[in-house]
Amino acid sequence: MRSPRAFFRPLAVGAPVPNVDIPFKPSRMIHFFDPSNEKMAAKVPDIAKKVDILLGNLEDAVKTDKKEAARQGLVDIAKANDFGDTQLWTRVNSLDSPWVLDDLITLVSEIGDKLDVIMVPKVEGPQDIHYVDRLLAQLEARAGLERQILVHAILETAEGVANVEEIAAASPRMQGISLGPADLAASRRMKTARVGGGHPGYLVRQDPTGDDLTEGRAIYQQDLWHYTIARMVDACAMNGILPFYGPFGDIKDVVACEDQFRNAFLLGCVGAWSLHPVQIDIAKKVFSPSPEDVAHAKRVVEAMGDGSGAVMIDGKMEDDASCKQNIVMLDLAKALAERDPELAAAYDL
Ligand SMILES: CC(C)(COP(=O)(O)OP(=O)(O)OC[C@H]1O[C@@H](n2cnc3c(N)ncnc32)[C@H](O)[C@@H]1OP(=O)(O)O)[C@@H](O)C(=O)NCCC(=O)NCCSC(=O)C[C@H](O)C(=O)O
Ligand SMILES: [Mg+2]
Repeated sequence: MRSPRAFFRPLAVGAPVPNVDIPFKPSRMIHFFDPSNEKMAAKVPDIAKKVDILLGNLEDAVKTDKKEAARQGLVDIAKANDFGDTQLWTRVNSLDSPWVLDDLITLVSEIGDKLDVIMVPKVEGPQDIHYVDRLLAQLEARAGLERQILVHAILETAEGVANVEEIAAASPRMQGISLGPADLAASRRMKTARVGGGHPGYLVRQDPTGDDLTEGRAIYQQDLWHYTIARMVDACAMNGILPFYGPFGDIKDVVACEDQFRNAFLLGCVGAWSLHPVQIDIAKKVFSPSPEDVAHAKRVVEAMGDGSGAVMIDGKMEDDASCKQNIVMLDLAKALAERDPELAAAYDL
């Protein structure tokens, strides 16, 4: 670990100075596209207007013989477009792959001024972040960048989960962490072959009411990802960085996708990945607080004044702690409303 005094020093001469705080920007969906896929790439300028984050994916889901084309495709798209407020991210190949070095060198040199965040897959511990951190500092210095590119880790190995707190604290460059349920399931040897979401076999069953063990017993499906998401959220919150749910692979099951996203939202995540255009609006809906919750939050915060004491609102006790919960809701609503006039009107902010 670096000493507290050295933590915010640039890691290369001439590299940008790290931010002390990670700026919160609307981040309800990280929209994945394959820059080597011409049909998808053609949709990017329009999709950029609808999403908070656009991510050019270079890793899994890009065919091996398209890796270079995907990298170059992202460079071309970034150079040809101004995405305005929409953040531009990339997911580079894993650190043990033959492509990642060229991914980082090319992207930082060619479009470093346009890239907000680099997502690093299969992060196993702080050593992976330290490697990327130093290399990015050198590349930023060489490219003459004035703003630091941030790093986002995917939590998708058992070792990564065991080290999540150290990963979150590894560098001032850390912007956030996403759950990668597919690789994580494989790494843990879980017996689900789904990309995120629940499994009908992971359940608890109501006690029997008589001698018949098979009749009349309700079953309740459980959440396979609860433990990992909760742990990831704590690691992120204690380090001032942002937690995200990752992919939901059953594209046609828009109902279960919404449920999975909402579980993550309620637990503290700020957004999720959208793999297909149909998931963009789901994420937008789920990760924007409802107008009713915002109206309630305003009432509580106004009634609580300086936050001390206790009041009754609609039969419920509100105090300092519940006031803080409502401030979280209100702050998110304000940040989203600044970017989204429809939400600003719905929230009356
Ligand atoms: C999942 C898909 C392969 C589906 O694509 P397709 O079969 O083409 O679907 P549709 O026919 O319904 O598509 C309709 C049109 O929309 C375009 N499209 C599809 N997806 C996107 C997109 N993400 N961005 C932009 N445009 C998109 C299609 O080209 C169609 O266009 P047209 O024919 O002109 O009407 C596909 O959606 C896809 O590949 N999505 C991304 C997958 C991906 O990125 N996977 C990696 C992330 S998940 C992961 O890595 C696991 C994680 O790491 C973990 O471990 O958990
Ligand atoms: Mg993965």
